[in-house]
Amino acid sequence: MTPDICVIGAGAAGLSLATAAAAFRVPVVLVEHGSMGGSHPNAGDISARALGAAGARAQAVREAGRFGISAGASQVNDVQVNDVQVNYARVHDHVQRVVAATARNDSAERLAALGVHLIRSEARFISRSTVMAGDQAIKARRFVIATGSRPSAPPLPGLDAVPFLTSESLFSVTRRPERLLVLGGGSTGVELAQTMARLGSTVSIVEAGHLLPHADPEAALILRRALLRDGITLHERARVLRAETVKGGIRLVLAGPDGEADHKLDGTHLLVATGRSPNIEALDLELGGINSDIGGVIVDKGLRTGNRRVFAIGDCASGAAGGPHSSHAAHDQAGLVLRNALFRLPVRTNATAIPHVTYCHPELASVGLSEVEARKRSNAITILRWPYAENDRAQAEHETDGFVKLVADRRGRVLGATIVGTGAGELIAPWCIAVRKGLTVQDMAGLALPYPTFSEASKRAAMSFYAPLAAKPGIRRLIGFLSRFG
Ligand SMILES: Cc1cc2nc3c(=O)[nH]c(=O)nc-3n(C[C@H](O)[C@H](O)[C@H](O)COP(=O)(O)OP(=O)(O)OC[C@H]3O[C@@H](n4cnc5c(N)ncnc54)[C@H](O)[C@@H]3O)c2cc1C
Ligand SMILES: NC(=O)c1ccc[n+]([C@@H]2O[C@H](COP(=O)([O-])OP(=O)(O)OC[C@H]3O[C@@H](n4cnc5c(N)ncnc54)[C@H](O)[C@@H]3O)[C@@H](O)[C@H]2O)c1
Repeated sequence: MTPDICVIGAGAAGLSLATAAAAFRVPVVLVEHGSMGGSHPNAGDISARALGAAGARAQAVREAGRFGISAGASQVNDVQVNDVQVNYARVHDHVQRVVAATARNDSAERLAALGVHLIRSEARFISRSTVMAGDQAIKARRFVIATGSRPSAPPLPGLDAVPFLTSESLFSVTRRPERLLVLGGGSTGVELAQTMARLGSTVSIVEAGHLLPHADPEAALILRRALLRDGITLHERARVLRAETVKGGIRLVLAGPDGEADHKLDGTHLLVATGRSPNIEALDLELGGINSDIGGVIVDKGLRTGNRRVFAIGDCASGAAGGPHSSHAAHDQAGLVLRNALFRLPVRTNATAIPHVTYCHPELASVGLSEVEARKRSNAITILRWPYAENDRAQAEHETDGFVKLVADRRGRVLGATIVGTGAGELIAPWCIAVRKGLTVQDMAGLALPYPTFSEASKRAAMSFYAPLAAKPGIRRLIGFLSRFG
C-alpha cells in the first residue's frame, strides 16, 4: 500500500488526524489493533466524566438542604444531610451507555464513509520507509505514530501479587468498592478518588509527594480542602513499603514518620494511579530510525521524530510534545502535523498554550504560565485575582469556593490563568484565546459579559489591573480637572 499518510493508533490523536486528512481527500490508512477510540472513551476522559457526573448528582442530592430541599435527611456533624441511595450497577450501566453513544463517532463505519482505510492489526516498522500491519506492507509519504499510553504500576514490593484496579479496569466494576485505596494523587488519582467518595466509597489517597504537583499551589489547596470535606483521607509525602493481601482486601504498609512504627492501611480495593507509560514497545522504532525515551517517541517542536517522514502525537509523544497529556493536546498536535504534511507549513507546538483541567469539584483549570513559572522568567509580572465569594452567581449557587488568578506582564499581556471553582473548565476558554493570541487583560476587561454569571469573576480579575491606576493622585487630579468642563 502506498497512501499519502499512515496513522498508527485510532485514539483521540490518530482519529483526529486521519479524519481531518480524509476530509481533504488525502489517501490515508489508519492502523489500530485494539478498540476504536483508544483510551479516550473506554478508559479516559469520557468514562471518567460520565462516572464523575453520577458522583456530582449524588453530592447535589446530599447538599440540597442548603437550598431548603430535602429527600429524606439525617444529621452528620450537626449538619442536615440528605440521604442518598447509590445503585452502583446502574451507575456502571450509565457509564457504559455514554461510552457506547460517543463510540459511534469513532466507529469503523463512520471512518469508511469518510474515506479512511482502516486496518485492524498491530503496526511495526521494518525500515525507515515501511510499516507492516499484519501481512500488509505500508509505504507512506508520511507516518504518524499515535499509539497512546497505558497505566503503569510502580516497582512496589508485593504489588504484583495483589489484585488492583487501574483507570482502565475501574469502569467495568459493577459493585461499588467499599473501602478504596488510591495510590497516586495526580489528576487520575484525585478525580477518581473524589468521584468514588461521592458515590459512597470510603476513600484514602496515598501520594508520594503532594497532591497535583503541577498545579498552582493556592488552587491545589482549595481542591485539597474539598477532598477532605468529601471525607477522603489524605496520606501525602507517603512512602509505601509494600502491598499485601489481607482477609477481605488489600493492605498498603506505609513507612512511619522518623522512629515511629509503620502505618497499615486496609481497603477492599486498590486503585493504582501512579502515571502512564507510552505504547511503543511493539513498534520496532529502531528499525524505523526513530529515537525514544521513557516518556515515549522523542519529537522536536515540529512534532517530527529523528526520521523526517515520521511524526508522533498524543500520549506516546515525548520531547517537545511532553507535558500533561490530554485529548485536546492530541487534537491540537494532529492539526499541526496535518498543516505540515499537507501544506508544508512550518509548525511549532506550544505546550504552554494548551489548557489543563482537573475535573474535580471544584474544577481546577489552567493555561499558559503559572505564577511560579512566570517568576522564574521575570520579576516584572502582575498577579490579578478575583474570589468566587465576590461573584453574585456563585453566591446564588452556594459555590463560593474558588478564585480566578491571572498572570500578566507589566503592560498587561496575559501570560497565564488559573481558575479553581465551579465551571472552571468552561471559564478557562477565553483565557486560552488570550494566551494564544497575545491579548492583554485590558482587552478582557473591556468585554461586556452577561450578569449574573461565573464568567464575571474573570472580568473582575482583569479589571483589577486598573486598581493601582485609580489610586494614583495624578489620575484623580485629571478627573477633577476634566469635571470642571461640565
Ligand atoms: C482517568 C483519565 C481521565 C482523563 N480525562 C481527560 C479529560 O477529561 N480530558 C482530556 O482531554 N484528557 C483526559 N485524559 C487523557 C486522555 O484520555 C488521553 O490524553 C488521550 O486519550 C490520549 O489519546 P491518544 O490518541 O494519544 O492515545 P490512546 O487513546 O491511548 O490511543 C492510542 C491507540 O493506539 C493503539 N495502538 C497502540 N499501539 C499500536 C500498534 N502498535 N499498532 C496499532 N495500534 C496501536 C491503541 O490500541 C489505542 O487505541 C484522561 C486520562 C485518564 C487516564
Ligand atoms: N483531566 C485530565 O485532563 C486528565 C485526567 C487524568 C489524567 N490525565 C493525564 O494522564 C496522564 C497521567 O496522569 P496520572 O494522574 O495518571 O499520572 P501523574 O504522573 O500525573 O501522577 C501520578 C502521581 O502518582 C504519584 N506516585 C507515583 N508513584 C507513587 C508511589 N509509589 N506511591 C505514591 N504515589 C506515587 C506521583 O507522585 C504523582 O503525583 C497525565 O499526563 C495527565 O495529564 C489528564
